[in-house]
Amino acid sequence: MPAGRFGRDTSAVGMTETVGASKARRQLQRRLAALARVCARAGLEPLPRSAGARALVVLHGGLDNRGATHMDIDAALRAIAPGAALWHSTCGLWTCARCATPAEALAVHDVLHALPLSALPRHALVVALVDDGAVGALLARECAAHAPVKAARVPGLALLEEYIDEAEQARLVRAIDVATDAWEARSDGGRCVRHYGLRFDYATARADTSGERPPWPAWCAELSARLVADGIAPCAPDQITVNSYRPGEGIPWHCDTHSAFGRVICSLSLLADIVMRFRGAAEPGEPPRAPLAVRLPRRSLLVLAGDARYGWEHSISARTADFDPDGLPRARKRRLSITFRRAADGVANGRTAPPCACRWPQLCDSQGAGRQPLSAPEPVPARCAREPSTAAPPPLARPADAEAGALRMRALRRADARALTALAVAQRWDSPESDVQLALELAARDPSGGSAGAGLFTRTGELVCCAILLRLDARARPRTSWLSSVITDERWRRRGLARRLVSSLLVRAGADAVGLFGSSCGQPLYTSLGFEPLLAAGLYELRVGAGDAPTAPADAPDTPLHVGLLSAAELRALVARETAARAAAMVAWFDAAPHLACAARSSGEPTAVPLSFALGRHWLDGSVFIGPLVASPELAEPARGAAARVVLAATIRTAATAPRPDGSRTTRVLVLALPASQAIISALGFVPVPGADVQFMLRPPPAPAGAPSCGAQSVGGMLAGGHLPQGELLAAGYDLA
Ligand SMILES: O=C(O)CCC(=O)C(=O)O
Ligand SMILES: [Fe+2]
Repeated sequence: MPAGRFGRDTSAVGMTETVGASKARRQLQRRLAALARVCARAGLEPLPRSAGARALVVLHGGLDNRGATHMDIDAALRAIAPGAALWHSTCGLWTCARCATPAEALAVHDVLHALPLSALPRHALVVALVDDGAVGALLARECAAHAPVKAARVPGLALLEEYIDEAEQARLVRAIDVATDAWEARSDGGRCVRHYGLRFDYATARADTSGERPPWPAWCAELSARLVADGIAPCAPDQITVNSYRPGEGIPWHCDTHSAFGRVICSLSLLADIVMRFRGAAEPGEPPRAPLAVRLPRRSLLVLAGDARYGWEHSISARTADFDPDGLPRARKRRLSITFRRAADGVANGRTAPPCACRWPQLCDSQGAGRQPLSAPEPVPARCAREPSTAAPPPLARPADAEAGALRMRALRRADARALTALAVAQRWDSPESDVQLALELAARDPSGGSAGAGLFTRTGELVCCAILLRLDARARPRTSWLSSVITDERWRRRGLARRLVSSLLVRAGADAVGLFGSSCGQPLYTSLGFEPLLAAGLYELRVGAGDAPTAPADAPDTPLHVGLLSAAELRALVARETAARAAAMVAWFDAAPHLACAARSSGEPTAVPLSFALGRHWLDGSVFIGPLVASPELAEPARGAAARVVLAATIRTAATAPRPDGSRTTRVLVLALPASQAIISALGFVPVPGADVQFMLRPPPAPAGAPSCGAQSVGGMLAGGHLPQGELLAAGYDLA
């Protein structure tokens, strides 16, 4: 099959504009050749655009090995072709899609071809249109070859199918569904949880043995007794967690805390099958082991003991379908699971267990392993950081200088999320709680290793000063980092602590340009460290309730704009067209937190490039923060302002009417407005938040010897000001945009 056919097609869809550099072009050529080989082996001939094909092959190259998942591919495909039948090859390298119409297949091809997924930045997808009949024959062959289900082997794992019958399941589901005790929504995977017996404390991933016990209904007592009578559990469980998952929800990788729970953990699956993934502990410095998938049928009991309990992690990916070993998708349905644990020996009345000496220190909390992701970003009670306090502030005891000398600096870890949040809240920090959690999470996830958080701790372990550096994109030139979450405890100010932390992070940033939003009190410090003020921005707020969200603005543009929500795949496609630094930052930012995204287009076609778009993020204090807000440079005034207003109003409406991830209502919308957008924002009823003015500041990268310095203005233009390839940025994201 001639490679030229791919070549002709790619130029026709304008891929060169996306990929750009010649190195990337060569890489893409190699990927095209690989796709040609895959097609040749599978007996598929790539067809020209005019052939009217409904089927496609997408080469993505070993998803799970490279950090992306089938869900990323599914999301990208389904955003464009919602009804497409998808089939993932068993080798995991490519996916077939059969679309409803040839037009849909062409749209998938044109949007996804040469598009780098955020999780596969160096491996742009390559797509070929192929014959529908040939795909059918291929699938029949592959399914026949992989018919026997391959059981994954995890030592210590047992799966007892049909542990309960249909009638018992129905009774349990009814007892759980009629109970009036509140469900707790989890931010780490989206499911809801309820606890019985001992309370499960997500901050420590342990049982709370000191506090009040939630109830212990009859079904808990009956099932616990049965596990002992059947010889499955050595002692009766005393901590039961019910997890309720809707399609699309999961549980992150974790190993149930070693020191807190006993040596057997069981989980009963109700209502629907699920695929649970297991991976053995990796040696320090090694990448995570490849996961094994185990289907847990409804009414089955999963029993984890030995290696499976202590030396393997498990997770359920947050997606809407699972794939059989033969690659066929099975849509998920609501599933309940009941996890049975027993507090470890010696754990009682607030006492913790003696240290454990297992063979898996990487997964063992008592041997220093970090907190498991189950307890990652923890919601804090809703509060507004700016709400004036009626109580008189307690007098501040200023610690002695000697104590300042004894402060210990160390890298921040996920396990510090609580302490970080507590510091931000106590200092009524400008940026509400979720920002510091998000920054910490993004730093922890950065595969380049260029991001880091640093903290100063007292001898008793109290965090008194913190700062987080995030590398926006290792490939951007100049390479750029963002400094966020610089907070100092009031009692410890004016001792140079922030300077110590920021200076050490700047050393780490090396030759990166570094941007930040500096509050008025922080500006002198940043100026002395080489940052230059570039642009003034103000925080604006609008109080909203479900009934009073703004309707379409009065001066709607002449041509009606179609406003709609952006899917995750569309969002990625959009940000992939942005400058590299911003694209990477925005994808990471919006992937890591619940968000809403609206776009306005001139036609109702979801694939039409938006004329304006706005992204909003839920903050934990009940606010939605909107930013960035971008309008196309192709529009002249007043159409440009109108497009921005339309999309902003739609985003506010969505924020005001749609329930938040925890089911509550948004009470306030915030925008960090750059000068260009202040008129638009005021016209929608926003008012400035007093005292919340910040400067966008930038420290240009140090110039190499003999070379002229790269001006702060030009780097700043790329990062936050002025014109971006996708449009003019009118309101910035607080942290990263
Ligand atoms: O949903 C499940 O089956 C597993 C839940 C789980 O791993 C846990 O609660 O620790
Ligand atoms: Fe678990």
